[in-house]
Amino acid sequence: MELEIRNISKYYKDKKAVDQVSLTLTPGVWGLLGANGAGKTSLMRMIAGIVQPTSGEIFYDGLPITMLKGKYREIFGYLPQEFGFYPEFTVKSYLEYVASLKGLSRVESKKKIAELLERLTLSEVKNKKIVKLSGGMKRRVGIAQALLNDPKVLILDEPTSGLDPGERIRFRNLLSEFANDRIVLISTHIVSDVEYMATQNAIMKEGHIIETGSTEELICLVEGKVWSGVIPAQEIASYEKGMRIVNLRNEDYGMVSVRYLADGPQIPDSKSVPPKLEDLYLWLFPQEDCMERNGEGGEVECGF
Ligand SMILES: Nc1ncnc2c1ncn2[C@@H]1O[C@H](COP(=O)(O)OP(=O)(O)OP(=O)(O)O)[C@@H](O)[C@H]1O
Repeated sequence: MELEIRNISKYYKDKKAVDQVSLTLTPGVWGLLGANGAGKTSLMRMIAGIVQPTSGEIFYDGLPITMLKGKYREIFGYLPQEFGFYPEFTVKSYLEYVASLKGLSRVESKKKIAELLERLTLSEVKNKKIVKLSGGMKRRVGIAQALLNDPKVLILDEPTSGLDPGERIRFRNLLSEFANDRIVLISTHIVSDVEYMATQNAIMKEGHIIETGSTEELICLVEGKVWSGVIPAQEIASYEKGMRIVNLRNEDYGMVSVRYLADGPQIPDSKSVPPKLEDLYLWLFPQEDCMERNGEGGEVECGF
């Protein structure tokens, strides 16, 4: 199974949102990273067949998706950034409605909805109106509707936004299991999600794919450029010029532990540390403010 994006571009009047992108997606989880306005949503909407490319074509197993029409919808699941629903829908009635749109029989629909309510821990709120749910729960309903037809290709635009840490972990596990023999493309503004989930990544900048590869391959690009050192808190400003700070953590006695990016050590006695995907992201997008302060292992929300 293969989804080939061949040289596609999308212009909105004279704005180039996606510029001659080529990418071949194979089974597994693909992370799509990029700054605000990089063109991720436009690319995903073209792959989902919702908007037409200005030029270029997308092929599913060698056939243009425009030729597959309804058949493509059967193999496809899509969670948009904002998913729409009628305010009167309860969780269950909404899933039943989407299941009927996707052509599931009554028996299939009942079985699948029960399974997804359970897996996405929505059983308790199945009779509640979606409009009354928290942001995280609404997101889970969105994920459930995208999975209803057991799609071969699943496109999720920022699926983890609004999920709390526990929900995020459950979602990652669900997806890793699901992606076994399917293509899953995820855009997220939480770099650590992609780092854990994605088998491959594509990094997008100003309408172009600038890097692709596994997380291990990509982080090699910043090998030897990530450092850790400890300085007095009041000296941070004097070091900021020669390096890009990834993370600051307060230590005892007014000291601060600094994780930073630089071609060589800037702080005396710095240690070279293994790179992570968020380091590469900061390296490629130095204007993004991804800095995580106070504490290790927290989420780094990059606003992209
Ligand atoms: N319908 C539209 N009309 C005009 N310009 C658009 C339209 N949709 C997107 N754009 C522009 O195209 C560019 C790419 O937008 P897109 O939403 O695809 O990026 P993105 O990477 O998904 O960003 P974000 O993470 O902020 O959603 C942006 O400059 C955006 O302003």
